[in-house]
Amino acid sequence: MMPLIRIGTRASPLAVWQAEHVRDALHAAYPDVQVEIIRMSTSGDVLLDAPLHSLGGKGLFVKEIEEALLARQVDIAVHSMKDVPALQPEGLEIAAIMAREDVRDAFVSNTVHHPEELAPDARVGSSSLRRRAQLLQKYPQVQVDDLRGNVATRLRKLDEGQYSAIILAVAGLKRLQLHERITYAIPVEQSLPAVGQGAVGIEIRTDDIATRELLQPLMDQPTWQCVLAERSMNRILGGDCRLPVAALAQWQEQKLLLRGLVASPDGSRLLRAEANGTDPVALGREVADQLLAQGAAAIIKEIQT
Ligand SMILES: NCc1[nH]cc(CCC(=O)O)c1CC(=O)O
Repeated sequence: MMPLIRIGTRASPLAVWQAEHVRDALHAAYPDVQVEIIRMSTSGDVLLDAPLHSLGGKGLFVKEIEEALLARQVDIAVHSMKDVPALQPEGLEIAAIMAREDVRDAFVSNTVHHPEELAPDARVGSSSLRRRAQLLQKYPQVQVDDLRGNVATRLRKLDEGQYSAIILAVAGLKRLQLHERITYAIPVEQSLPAVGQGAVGIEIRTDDIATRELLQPLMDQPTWQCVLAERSMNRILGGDCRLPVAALAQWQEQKLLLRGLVASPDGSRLLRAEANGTDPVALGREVADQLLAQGAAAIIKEIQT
């Protein structure tokens, strides 16, 4: 007899797509498994007006789902790894990460083809300090304004003419079949993605050995090692998604290349480091140490205070 697996997820269309992706993969691995998707709203979904980085506490988009997991109301929680804080609460862990989607950020506009065509005072919508800093570093003349809401809401605000362009993740647009909205996929050299961007992770209770075992067919080892390297770097920097910290690990032949970045929100200071190796945790530490040696701690402290 296969157990019933209850999946906890945010209720946004992107989150539900991800939960259904996990459900479909479970069905493919275990034709008899029963899966139920339980949608929940999180404080990140409710507090839509405040800029994300100003809201206290990490893990705004995962907290309520983690509480449901700890309370045994659900068996697994499905998250965008980008939204998952560097450390899990006591008793929970990420048990599997699925194969990664396109990691890049997308420039989306109805009026220009490329960021370099933006008029001097053009408004670009993004609430991510990481995206803002990297855009401003190259195009200091533009104005980056806050933009919250789920993917459809952000696109609507663009279409209403509130912004000349907005920046979203390519992964989210592809998953929602909105890839035709991507004006320009920004190369990672120009917009280094968020830690974990494009990867879907599955969280369980640490003591739930049966579910951890059950999830193994969904695990993509190469992605797991990449995200582990990125998260190890981020953990040392004390980073969470509110900080202008970026990281991307990619396999090159038999080695991982990890690139990291810490920026001031206005893009005036932008620190970069990279290293390659085979041990994800050691690599994360190496790149974090390089960034700290360049003064990353001072930039991070300025933002946190
Ligand atoms: N913070 C919201 C969020 N979390 C994950 C994604 C995109 C999908 C992904 O990175 O896996 C998005 C939307 C966006 O940044 O455009």
